[in-house]
This record gives sequence, C-alpha cells and structure tokens, in this order.
Amino acid sequence: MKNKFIVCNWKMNGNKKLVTEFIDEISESTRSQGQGIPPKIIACFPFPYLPSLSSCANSADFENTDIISLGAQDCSSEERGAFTGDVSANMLRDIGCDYVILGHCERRKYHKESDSTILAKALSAIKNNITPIICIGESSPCKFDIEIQQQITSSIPSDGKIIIAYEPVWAVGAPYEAVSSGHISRAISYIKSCIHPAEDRCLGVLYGGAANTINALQIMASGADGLMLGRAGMNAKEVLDIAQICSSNQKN
Ligand SMILES: O=C(CO)COP(=O)(O)O
Repeated sequence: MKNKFIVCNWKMNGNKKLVTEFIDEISESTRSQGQGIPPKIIACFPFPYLPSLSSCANSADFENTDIISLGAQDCSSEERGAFTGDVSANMLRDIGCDYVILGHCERRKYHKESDSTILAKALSAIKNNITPIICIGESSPCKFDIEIQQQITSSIPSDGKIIIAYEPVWAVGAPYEAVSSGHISRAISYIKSCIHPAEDRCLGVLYGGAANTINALQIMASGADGLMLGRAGMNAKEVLDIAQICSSNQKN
C-alpha cells in the first residue's frame, strides 16, 4: 500500500516562533501515537525556517523523522552560479530537504513560471535526490481538458520519482465549499490514467485547494493519495486531525 502524504505549504507566512511551536506540537503528538499507518507530513516552510526542522531532525529528541519531512517551496533549475536570490536543489539537499514544491499556481502567476521552467527545476531536484511535488491545475473548471493535458505533457519529467499535486487554481484560497468531490474524483482519476499509476515512480497524486478537516475525508475518498494544505497546514492541531482522517481512510 502506498504512503499517504500531507504537504503543509506555509507560503510566505509564519515566523521562527510559529515554526518551532508547529514542529514541537507535531513531533510530540506523533511520538505518543499508537498503531496505524500515519501519513507522511511534509513541512514546507519559507526558506529561512527550513533549517529549524533539519536541526530538530538531527537532534536526539526528534524521533519521528519518518513521519515529518522537510520540503521547500521552490528551487532553481541551475546548480550554482550568479543567480542572485535563487536557491539550488543541491543546497536544499545539503540541509536535509527531501521534497520541493514546484509549479505552484502562485509561482506560475507572480513569477511567470512556464511549464518548461518547472520541468527544468524538477529535473534538477531529481538529479539531487529530492522528490519534486509538481503542481498542476486548471484556471477555471471548464478549462480542465485543455490545460491539464498540456501541463502534464510539458512540466512532468518522464523519469525519476515524483509526486503530483492537483490544485485547481480556482479552489486555492477559496472557501472550502468551493470543492466538489465529483470534480476531484474525475480529475484525480484522469491524472492517474495519464501518469500510468502502475509506475512506482509516481509516489502519489495529491489534492490541494481549500482542503481542511471538514472536507478531508470526502477528498481522500475521491481517490487522492494525500492533501496539500495552505491555510489548514499552518495549524498543527488541524494537520494532526487531518493526518488521523487520512490514516483511517487508508485502513478502509
Ligand atoms: O495553495 C494551497 C496549497 O498549496 C492551498 O491553499 P489553501 O488550502 O489555503 O486553499
């Protein structure tokens, strides 16, 4: 059975205190948890706070590195050099990052990232042994057929381990009622049929966009292999509740 994932995308939010409290609360609770198949929680803090988790993960009192992993929110496609402000995948690997979110709709919008840029970044991540979490999603529900196919063809590498996050642009930041399980279920099964789910290299197709404790069970029942959380992902209690929902879904 495949691992389920909960990706906490903090975007450009938080501070040192909130990051430390989040890590403490998650590690404390997962340490005292009993049996079950807990999903992997991937904490994607802003760049300056990534070392907080890597230093905890290296310390003796942080025993659950299998449960919580470190992810970044972007990386460069370049290895090194005169690229002011950029961070390379090999730097992320150096501080213990195992995952990187690529092609989030906010990067596509505000940084004008194209599918080919995202593909180049994904190849660099894979080369540096970091699993890219590649975001795809249509700009409006009626554009699914045209835009998703194009994004799959042009931004997803044909080799190497990947996670895909289906994040319809219209659902990101929306009220949770915006999400229809029928739409998610059709989208996830279409994406899985394009990616050849039998291939072990695709670790999962996640869903992101207004997911929270209220709709998590319904979304997981729509065939998602996990959730990518924005607002809900900054609240440790909510993340733990959603983790519980994912593991109960996994048992069924
Ligand atoms: O962008 C998202 C996760 O990457 C989703 O954000 P919200 O969960 O806040 O809608």
